[in-house]
Amino acid sequence: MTKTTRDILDDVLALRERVSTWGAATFRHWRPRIRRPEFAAGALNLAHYLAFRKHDLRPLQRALMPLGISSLGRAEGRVLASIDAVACALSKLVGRAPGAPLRPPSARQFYRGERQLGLAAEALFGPGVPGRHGRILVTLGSDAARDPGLLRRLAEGGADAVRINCAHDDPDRWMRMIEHLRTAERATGRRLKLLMDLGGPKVRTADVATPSDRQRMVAGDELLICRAGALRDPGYAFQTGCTLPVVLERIKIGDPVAIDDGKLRGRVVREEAGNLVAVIEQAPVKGAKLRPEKGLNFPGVKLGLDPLTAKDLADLDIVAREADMVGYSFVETAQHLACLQEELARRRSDWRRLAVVPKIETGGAVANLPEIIVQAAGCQPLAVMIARGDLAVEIGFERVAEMQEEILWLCEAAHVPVIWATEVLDGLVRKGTPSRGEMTDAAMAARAECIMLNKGPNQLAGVEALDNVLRRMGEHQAKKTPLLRELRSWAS
Ligand SMILES: Nc1ncnc2c1ncn2[C@@H]1O[C@H](COP(=O)(O)OP(=O)(O)OP(=O)(O)O)[C@@H](O)[C@H]1O
Ligand SMILES: CC(=O)C(=O)O
Repeated sequence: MTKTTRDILDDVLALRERVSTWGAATFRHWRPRIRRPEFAAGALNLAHYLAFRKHDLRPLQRALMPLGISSLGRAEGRVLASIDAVACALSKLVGRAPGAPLRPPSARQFYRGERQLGLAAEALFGPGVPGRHGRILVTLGSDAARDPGLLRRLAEGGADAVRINCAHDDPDRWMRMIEHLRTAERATGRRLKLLMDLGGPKVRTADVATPSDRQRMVAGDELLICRAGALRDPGYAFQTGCTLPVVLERIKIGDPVAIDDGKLRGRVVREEAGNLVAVIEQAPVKGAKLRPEKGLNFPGVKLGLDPLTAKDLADLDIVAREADMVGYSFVETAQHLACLQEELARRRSDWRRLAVVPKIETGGAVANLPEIIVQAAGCQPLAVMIARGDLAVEIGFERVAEMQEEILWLCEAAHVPVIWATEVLDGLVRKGTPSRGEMTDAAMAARAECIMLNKGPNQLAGVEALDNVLRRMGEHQAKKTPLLRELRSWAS
């Protein structure tokens, strides 16, 4: 039966009631953790958004569209204001007074979340460059410690911020990178924000052993995973140490294993003298090299690791002193975030001024994202990183596109900036030529406030291409909203 406009109005009013009541209850629960007044509106809107998305809204959306009224598809940053605007327009259509507490929102109220998100992005990543909305964050490789001019070239090419991944290199090199960063800032007159990423409890390959005549592993190969530095079993051609050997006690026969961002995938088939034997089930057609320092994931397995390793705690002494933003790898819960905050507080009385960047790279972190956001932004400036490298391995490559959308929506609701990370223009940065698909991915990345490039010999080309794509896409898209500038592509 087709609904009348009055029925649709009643549905919208019922939705408003649910969103406002449930949202208020969630917000009350969060309130004690919200110590930054500037996050209060974002937290309340996030609470409303969670209530808003508890139901299938598709029938209501389809009913609204033919009436020429917003179908609520871009309500992320302003949930109640969007519903109120729709309810007021419907009331006018049916000739009914909207009734308290309904008021059509002013343009200022309607766009308040958007303004707050813009201010948060500026505080985190700097003012940006004219004509481009998204910021560019570049991961520094070891060459940035050796080559004093590299940072200047990256800054001149359009980089807004840089990332030091504390999982690699060492404090001496990081300090040289930072020295070069400051020199580049003086030379260009631009302040470049610094993100330092704690390695976190990421399990990695340590030393590896491969046969002298074959480095690549293929499906069917067996891999011995043992304690770091314990490669000596002559019975296995392929062997790797494991940087966090405690996992060897926690993995069970049958558990999945993925190596080097999922290039090799297999399953643990037996245990031998405290070590694990895995069989590779999926590998690239030509195989994949077994290399040290690569990720060793056990997707979906609860490893129960401490959220901050001894190395993280040592690195944090430098990170808390030098960085503008602290990246937190493999964070999974609000409690993990609170642990990091305690450690920061031990090192700096003004730690709340430091920004924190939880890296969302496991299913657990996705599930707990609202609580992680509240714990983090309740105390300090926050950006959320969609760390697609590990996220894809942990939740499955097929779910990444959907999940990055959901993370973007949730963060927009909280007025929190997002960093779109990993494999952005990967072919261009590593090999010098982009694929068509990665250019489209870079264009999609324009919906995040900041886009990260990984290490590679052609980073400058990556920065320049990204700068170009982001400028173009900024004319067509703002977050979820298509922007209809005049089209110039066709002869008419
Ligand atoms: N100093 C290094 N030595 C060896 N491998 C490195 C080093 N630095 C980076 N890598 C590898 O280069 C690739 C890109 O590194 P980058 O820090 O940009 O990305 P990442 O995905 O955050 O790295 P990781 O997952 O290893 O922390 C990764 O595969 C990383 O393991
Ligand atoms: C950036 C990162 O750590 C990842 O994508 O996994």
